[in-house]
Amino acid sequence: GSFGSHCVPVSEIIAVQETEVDNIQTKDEGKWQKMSQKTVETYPYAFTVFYVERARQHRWRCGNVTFFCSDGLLRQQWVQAIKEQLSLQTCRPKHLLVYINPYGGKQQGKQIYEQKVVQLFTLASISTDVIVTERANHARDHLKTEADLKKYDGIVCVGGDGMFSEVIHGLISRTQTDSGVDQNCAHEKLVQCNLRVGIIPAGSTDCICYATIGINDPVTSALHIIVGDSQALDVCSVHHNDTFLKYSVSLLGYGFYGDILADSEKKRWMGPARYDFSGIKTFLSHHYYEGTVSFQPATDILGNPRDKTKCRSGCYVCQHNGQLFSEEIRDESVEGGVSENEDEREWKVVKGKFLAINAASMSCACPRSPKGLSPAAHLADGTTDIILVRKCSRLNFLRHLLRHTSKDDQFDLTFIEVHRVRKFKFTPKYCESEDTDVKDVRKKLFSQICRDHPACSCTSVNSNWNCDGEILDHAAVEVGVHCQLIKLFARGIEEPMLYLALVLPCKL
Ligand SMILES: CCCCCCCCCCCCC/C=C/[C@@H](O)[C@H](COP(=O)(O)O)NC(=O)CCCCC
Ligand SMILES: Nc1ncnc2c1ncn2[C@@H]1O[C@H](COP(=O)(O)OP(=O)(O)O)[C@@H](O)[C@H]1O
Ligand SMILES: [Ca+2]
Repeated sequence: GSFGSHCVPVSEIIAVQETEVDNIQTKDEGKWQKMSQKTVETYPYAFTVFYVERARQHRWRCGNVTFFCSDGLLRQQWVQAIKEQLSLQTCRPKHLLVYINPYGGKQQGKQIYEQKVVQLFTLASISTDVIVTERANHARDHLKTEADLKKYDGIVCVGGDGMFSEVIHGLISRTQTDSGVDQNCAHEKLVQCNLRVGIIPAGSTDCICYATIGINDPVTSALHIIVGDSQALDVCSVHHNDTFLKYSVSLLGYGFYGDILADSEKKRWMGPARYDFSGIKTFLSHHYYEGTVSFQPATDILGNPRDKTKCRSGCYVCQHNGQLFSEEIRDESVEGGVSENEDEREWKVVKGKFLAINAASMSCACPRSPKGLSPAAHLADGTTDIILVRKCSRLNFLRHLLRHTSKDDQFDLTFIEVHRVRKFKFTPKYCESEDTDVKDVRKKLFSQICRDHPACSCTSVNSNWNCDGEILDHAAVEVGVHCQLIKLFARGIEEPMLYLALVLPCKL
């Protein structure tokens, strides 16, 4: 057989198992062969170590290496020693609650989980309670009221951003209810959730998985869960007149992305391709929306949306700003605290006609745009990046969109503004009235605007918000970032390993 050296940190060992030597095949000069009878007789005791192997583009695979011993006791000692080391890895989950969305993406959630994840969890001795959802909001409601969360070391969702959204809504609501915090109060500090959430990607965009791990690959995600990774994540809360609407961790988009979503929901049968179809249609319709965006720029922190450096595993900017944020909260709760009160900070106001208003709380990298909507956004710095796309020609808007897929800076255009903020508000020009149903208001406003512009063919004066792929039914919103409210089984995107080969001059 072939021999080689393997160096694997204990934190990346998945499991160790005793192995039957008779069944082992070794690779020799590229061909798989049974071990020779002589080797089997000399080394009859073997054990296999399964470990994380890094492949291209942030992909992880389960590699294995088998060791042979001549002595049964020696093998037992090795296996025992490795198992002991593994039991010291206390961050690893032992029991998980799994929700599968059989309906998202290409409707392959169940198959993906069964064919790619189950055997890895079994190998790593992780036990699971699995729930295949039967309707939208099944997972959210189960987590909110029923699930016995004390039993679990984490939650796993198999699906897209919408499924992840359901899970965190259930988890955050449950945590606030248990601590007596009212989610309807926009200014209340929310209580952090302890259970980590893992995402097995099986949706249409899978941006939350892609932007926190570096790829949307079920095996890679399963391995990050097994080794017990942890990545804090900011969560935006969205309110409308002191009523809680939703949480968002990736994109809150009004105008372009809101319209794509509303159109694409009618074409779910197309699977993930619905976004391309609705994308082209929305691009061609070229609607703009009028309103006012007000925001509090985050000026006291490290980082800027135009930075060349990005949020990566162990990000210093997130650590620094996260620390700053928790100190400010502490100061404000002390009477006569030193820091200026949040609401006294300066608000900026931008009024205009917008093709899109996007708030990206993370880069929003996904297979369609590997650098994302805001390439320098941070996962856990307590801010969101507001990107304002003012009314411009179709050609200019296309230039902006195309730059999401190239090296060019999508913000370096005259009709684009980008701001890093902690809070923002949007007020549409044509206001929604409170006591009427939203649809009535739309009808009323439609007739009003069409009286003003008889030639216009618009379907509505207001767009809707795309909140991590779910539609919000109000245009006027108030948004605040909750720094590091939840944790994922992820570690942020890893920098490529840098190997320095030092060639020293030597005399033999
Ligand atoms: C002409 C070339 C244009 C290329 C432009 C590409 C720009 C793409 C940026 C995509 C940002 C996506 C932000 C992610 C949002 C998701 O949370 C959401 C829901 O995901 P899921 O539940 O997994 O389906 N996805 C979307 O809203 C789809 C946006 C579609 C963009 C074409
Ligand atoms: N069993 C189910 N039947 C129908 N809808 C479901 C079910 N389980 C979850 N959902 C909903 O499916 C929608 C899409 O799920 P998601 O995971 O985001 O997939 P996609 O990426 O394709 O949009 C979400 O709104 C979610 O709430
Ligand atoms: Ca952020």
